[in-house]
Amino acid sequence: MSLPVVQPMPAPANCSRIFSKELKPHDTEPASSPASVRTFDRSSNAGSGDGKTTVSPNSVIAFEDGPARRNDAGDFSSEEHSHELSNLHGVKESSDFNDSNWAFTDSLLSLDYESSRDSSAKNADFNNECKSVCDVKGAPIVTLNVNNLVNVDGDGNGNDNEALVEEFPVTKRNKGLCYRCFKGSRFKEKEVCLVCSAKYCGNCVLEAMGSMPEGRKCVDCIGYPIDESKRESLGKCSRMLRRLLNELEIRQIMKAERFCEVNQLPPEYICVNGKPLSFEELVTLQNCAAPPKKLKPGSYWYDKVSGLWGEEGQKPCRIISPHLNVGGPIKPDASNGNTQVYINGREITKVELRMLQLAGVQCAGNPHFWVNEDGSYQEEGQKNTRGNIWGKSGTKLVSALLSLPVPSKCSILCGERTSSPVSKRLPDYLEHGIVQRLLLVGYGGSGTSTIFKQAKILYKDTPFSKDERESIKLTIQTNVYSYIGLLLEGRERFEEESLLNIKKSRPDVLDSTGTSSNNKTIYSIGTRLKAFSDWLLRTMASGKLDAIFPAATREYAPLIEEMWGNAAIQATYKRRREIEMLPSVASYFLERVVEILRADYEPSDLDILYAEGVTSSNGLACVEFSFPPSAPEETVDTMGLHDSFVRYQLITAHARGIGENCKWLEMLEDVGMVIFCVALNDYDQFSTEGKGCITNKMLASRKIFETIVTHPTFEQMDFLLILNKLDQFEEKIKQVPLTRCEWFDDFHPVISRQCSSNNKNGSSNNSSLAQLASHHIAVKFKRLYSSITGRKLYVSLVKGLEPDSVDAALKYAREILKWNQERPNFSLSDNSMYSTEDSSFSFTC
Ligand SMILES: Nc1nc2c(ncn2[C@@H]2O[C@H](COP(=O)(O)OP(=O)(O)OP(=O)(O)O)[C@@H](O)[C@H]2O)c(=O)[nH]1
Ligand SMILES: [Ca+2]
Repeated sequence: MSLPVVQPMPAPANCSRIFSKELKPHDTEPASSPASVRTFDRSSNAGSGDGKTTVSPNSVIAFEDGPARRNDAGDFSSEEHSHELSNLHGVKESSDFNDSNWAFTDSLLSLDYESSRDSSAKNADFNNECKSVCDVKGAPIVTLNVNNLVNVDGDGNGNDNEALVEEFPVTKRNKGLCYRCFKGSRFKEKEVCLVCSAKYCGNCVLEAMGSMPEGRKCVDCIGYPIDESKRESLGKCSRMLRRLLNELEIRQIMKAERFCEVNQLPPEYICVNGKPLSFEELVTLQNCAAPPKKLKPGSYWYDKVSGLWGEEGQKPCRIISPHLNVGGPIKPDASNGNTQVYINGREITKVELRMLQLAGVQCAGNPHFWVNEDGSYQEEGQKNTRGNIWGKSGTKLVSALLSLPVPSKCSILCGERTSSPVSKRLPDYLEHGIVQRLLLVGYGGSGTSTIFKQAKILYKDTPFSKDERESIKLTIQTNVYSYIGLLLEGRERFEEESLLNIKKSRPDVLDSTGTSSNNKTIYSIGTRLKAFSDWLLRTMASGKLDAIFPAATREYAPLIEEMWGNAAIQATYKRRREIEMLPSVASYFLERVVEILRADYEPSDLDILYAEGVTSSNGLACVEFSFPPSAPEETVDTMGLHDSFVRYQLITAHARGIGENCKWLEMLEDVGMVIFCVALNDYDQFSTEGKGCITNKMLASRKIFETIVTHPTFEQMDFLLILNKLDQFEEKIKQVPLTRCEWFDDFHPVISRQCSSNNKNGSSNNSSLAQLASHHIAVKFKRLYSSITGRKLYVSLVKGLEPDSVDAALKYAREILKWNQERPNFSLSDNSMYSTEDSSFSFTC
């Protein structure tokens, strides 16, 4: 283990940075660096991605370097060079540095930086001045012009030193090469400097970025403000770093990245009502009970009376805490409205006017309203409150669907009336107070409606209103008639088949197995039932079933009762699996057909759950709920206590329109997560889509998944994939190989043979096959998702008809949302279940 060591890379204070890139054999003396502590064990090939990293006891970043050494001229001997290249990418530049320690002097660096007032200019100057590496005497000695390298998209104005430019031509950079070793390609994973956007490959990143005392910045960018376009990625660790560093290190780096002073949003970057904020104002804004979400530099308007908040010239996007002492007074044209209707002195936008009208607010005569934080409003100059915008039950939903903000408990109740910053930060999801929206979509028949209904039954005291129940009852009764129709159709077919069989096999012999002299089989029915059957089938064929039923329900009820008791119908029912169109839920209802078709029938929650076509099939449906407080033993942390505060909106939309028309998708830009539902047992199912071409349903599902994942509205959103109908899948996989779907033709469950030899028990063998197969499907979707987005797909296996299973999946969704918001504040190791790759999904069944 006596290998030479490269060290140290001290973090510079302010602008003064002293680089010591000298290679020293086994230097163990503590460096002056305040930065975090690491030893990279190069012999374990840390750079290639699977190396282990350890935390060393002293404040030194040490690279164990292998036998390669520079000669005094600062160059490798040819022999060593080749060795070096094969072992240690990225160290080569060190050979270009002068052997002696080299340093930036304070004066050299701070010259232009300090005198420049504009901060972007600061950056540019910094890039120009600070990065041309000079020796102490001021003469350029290094051939690496970092400035030029980092300025890929910038002005390229870094030609302080022509020689340097030549060395690293633009073309190379444009090819997506690593900025340090000039290897790799655009497609190779790279880590990006938060300040200058320089990109480094896995072999170079740790050397280029050193100990990262301010997060992911090149060593010479430390001390400089980040590129604001990268603010969202602060504290979000990349896969590359996760591979290179251990969790403790990642935790420290990400924490530093998010909280170190220089990375904080400069207050003057936020303009509210035309006035740049002061530091105190920004603190007030960020620490109020309901602050604006993911605040980015920009100009905003803020209506202090109602708490409405939006980007300048745009409709409101949020309701934040009212009465905050930030920014200037609101301007009439703040949101660029042209409706001649005013709220608190701001001319509102068209979409807001529409919302007001839907909320029943009289808007004739260009009124000027005064709207309070609780939604109560009056006309300007009048004393009486005219009503409350949020008073009507549907207003919030309308608002949500129009992508307008709705008030949260937080924004109303905890509204800060003073300007004093709240000292304690609430967790993000509470801060933002407003409901968390979950969009639930999936291919037809994947079980989205079932999950939606389960959510209602699980979390609502009265899942369905009286009116809803009444209309659901009619739906169920109509459904039952259509099941009967399908059954009768099947009966006809079975009758014909058996008659044909009889004719073929024993043309003139009658026997006792159900045939008789007058062409009767066990599937034959009497004339009365036959007439009814013919009529029902005709009605169904003409598509008028909905129109006639359920009005005719009562009239036909006695006939149905007779029919259900008929032996031919029962014989048909026994062969129901052969009637393809008949859904499996049909038996749940058919076996209670008499009860269900009674006038006084009242559907139970379970009936409603099983019923098809209950949620509106052409629009959006929405349920708002909060998770009930968990049992005491589950509330390990205080977060559990807050859970019952947080409101969730599960919005479901029919997937039918997704392919052709994504308009409504755009309305859902502020959902927090997309839950995509796939029926596992679709793998051998086919549907005739559009022009009669036959598609595998799993592939059709995948297509819609891709459409949604790539839709701009959902670019940054997390996705939870629900692999539904696990119960049916477990049964089917015993009979039908997964390879029936071409996407899974690489599924070769070799292990299942081991399983079967290990446990002779047939059922456990099957469940493990189902597990392997569902895992395979999950991984396929994960790979697809990460190839599109570069991010991780969360997966949950679900049995939609089982409440506990759906409950677990929705709680998983909640955890993901929470985790994303709290990620920077909590240790990664505490949440390591989220950080694994393919293997991370919950079995919620
Ligand atoms: N066995 C089983 N059946 C399920 C499960 N989830 C849903 N179903 C049934 O599958 C059928 C389709 O479910 P829906 O919830 O209507 O699916 P959907 O995605 O709304 O389908 P469309 O209305 O056609 O778009 C219904 O009959 C459900 O009862 C499940 O986990 N297991
Ligand atoms: Ca449905």
